[in-house]
Amino acid sequence: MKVAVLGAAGGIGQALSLLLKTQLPAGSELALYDVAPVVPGVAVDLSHIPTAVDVKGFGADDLAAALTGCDIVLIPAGVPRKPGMDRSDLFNINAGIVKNLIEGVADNCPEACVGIITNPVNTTVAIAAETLKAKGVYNKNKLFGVTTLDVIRAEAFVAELKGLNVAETHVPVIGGHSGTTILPLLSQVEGVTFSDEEVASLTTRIQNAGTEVVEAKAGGGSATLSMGQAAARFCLSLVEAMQGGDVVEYTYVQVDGSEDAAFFSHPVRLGKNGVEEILSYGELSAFETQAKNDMLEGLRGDIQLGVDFVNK
Ligand SMILES: NC(=O)c1ccc[n+]([C@@H]2O[C@H](COP(=O)([O-])OP(=O)(O)OC[C@H]3O[C@@H](n4cnc5c(N)ncnc54)[C@H](O)[C@@H]3O)[C@@H](O)[C@H]2O)c1
Ligand SMILES: O=C(O)C[C@H](O)C(=O)O
Repeated sequence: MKVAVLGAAGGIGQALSLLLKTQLPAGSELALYDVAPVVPGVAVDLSHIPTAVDVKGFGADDLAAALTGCDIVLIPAGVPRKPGMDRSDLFNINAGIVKNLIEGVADNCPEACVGIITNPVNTTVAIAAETLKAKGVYNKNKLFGVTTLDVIRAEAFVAELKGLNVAETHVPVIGGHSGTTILPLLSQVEGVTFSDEEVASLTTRIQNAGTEVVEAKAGGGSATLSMGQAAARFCLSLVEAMQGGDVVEYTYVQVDGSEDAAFFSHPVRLGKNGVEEILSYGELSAFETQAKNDMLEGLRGDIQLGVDFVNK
């Protein structure tokens, strides 16, 4: 198994690479790519951890070498938010970064599963899809927007509020990855009930959790450590599925024939070739139905922005 992290010298990239160095199966290769000159040092640093995962660093001119032979590519390259910004404010810089890196994927490892972390995810996943289509190598089953952070946050906040064992707390989160497009399905959390006030305040907290971190970091960036954990969970689930395991994760994928949007986070059964089956997100409460209907137009607009960026 070869996994590449593009943007590996950044806040997410370093946390994620550490977790993968210690948790990927023995015999795996980890390729760390970044335009920042520190990236070979990050790889040397990690290589001193005694696990059977081979780590190599790749600088700005070595994207092809980093990607050749990859099974999974994770992309946290790009700029993060500062207080007062929306994720959509990152579009101008990050859209081009994602497009360039995905062209590298198309040229060097078109069969790889790709997890997009770079914001605005609602849009950058569409950019990746259109870029792969333009290169003639798009496989909708192998492109994922990583929305696992919304899931782990929802699990943490619900368990904290209700005094639950967080290891056994599961909270579905569907939709996209910004503001009201993030839709936790609290009505489906097993073994617990919420008052209307709790549903409203928890939903808002989960939707604004990224901003909570951005403000707490006071100009020093956005979530990196929790995102590293979330991306590692997603990657390790994908690895398990590619090795024959039965794994379901919530992730932002292309959903054909959906009345929601062209890309939408669903529960997805992962398999050897990426998406094995997109599962239904089930029955929604009246509150969730209203919240979904209210956010669809915005999400569709975010997706169209990505489509237009590549096909302009
Ligand atoms: N999907 C999510 O849930 C989620 C969560 C947190 C952050 N993010 C997003 O992830 C991105 C990265 O966040 P961060 O905190 O790690 O930022 P960061 O600034 O700490 O790191 C970004 C890294 O990307 C590198 N980079 C820039 N352009 C590149 C290119 N063309 N090729 C390779 N590397 C390049 C930079 O050199 C830097 O090392 C941001 O867009 C942020 O909004 C997404
Ligand atoms: O909020 C951000 O800008 C980063 C990320 O999308 C998050 O949810 O933490």
